[in-house]
Amino acid sequence: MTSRNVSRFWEWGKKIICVGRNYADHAKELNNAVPTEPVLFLKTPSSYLTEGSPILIPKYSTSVHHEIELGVVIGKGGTAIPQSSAMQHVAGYALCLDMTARDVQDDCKSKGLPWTLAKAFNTSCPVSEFIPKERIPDPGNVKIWLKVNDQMRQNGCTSQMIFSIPFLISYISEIITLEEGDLILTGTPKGVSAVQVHDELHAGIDDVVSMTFTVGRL
Ligand SMILES: O=C([O-])CC(=O)C(=O)O
Ligand SMILES: [Mg+2]
Repeated sequence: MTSRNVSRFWEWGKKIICVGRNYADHAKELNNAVPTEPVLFLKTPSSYLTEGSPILIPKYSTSVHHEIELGVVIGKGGTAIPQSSAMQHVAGYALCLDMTARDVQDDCKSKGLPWTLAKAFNTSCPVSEFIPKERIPDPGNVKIWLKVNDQMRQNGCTSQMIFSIPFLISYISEIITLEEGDLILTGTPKGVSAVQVHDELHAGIDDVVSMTFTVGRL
C-alpha cells in the first residue's frame, strides 16, 4: 500500500527524462539540426528545486541558460506503451525549467562527451506546483512563457513541438520503463539566454500556473 501523493512527485526521487531539440525554432537558434528522432538525456532527482529556493549557478559555468518546458508527470508506469493509450499514463503536468550550463554543454558537444555536467547539476530542474491532468485538456496546445526581470524572453506554444506527448511517452517507454512519479521534460521553444545572479525568473501557463525563481551562485 502506498500513501504517496503524486502531486509532490519531486519528493519521490524518480527519473527525470528530458527531450532536447523538440522545437525547430530552438534547434535552429543554437545551430543544431532539426532532429528526425527524439534527443534524450537525463537529469537527477537531486536537480529538483521548488519555489522559495534559488537556482544556483555552478562554480564551473559562466553561462547558465533558462529553458522553459512543459513537464509531464507519469501516473501509471509501463513499458512499450502504445501511443493510442499513452495519455492514460499521465497524472498531470508541471511547468519546468531545464537550466543548462551552455558553455559546458558547448564544450561537451565539441569533445563528443555527455551533457551531465551541463544539465544535471543541483537546482537545474526548478518545477511549479503539480497541475492535475484535467486542468490542461489539450497539452499539445498550451502557451508557455518566461520573463527575466519582467522582460519576455520565451513565449512558445506546445503546438510547435516536433514530437507530441503521446509519441514521446511511447518512444521513451520502449527504451526506459516509465514509473509513477517520473517526469518528462518536453523541450524548450526559442529565446533561451544566460541568467545573472539576482535575476528574477517568472514563468507561466496562462490561467493555469505561474512560478518565480531567483538566481544565486554556489
Ligand atoms: O540543450 C538543448 O538545447 C536541448 C534541450 O534541452 C532543449 O531543446 O530543450
Ligand atoms: Mg531543454
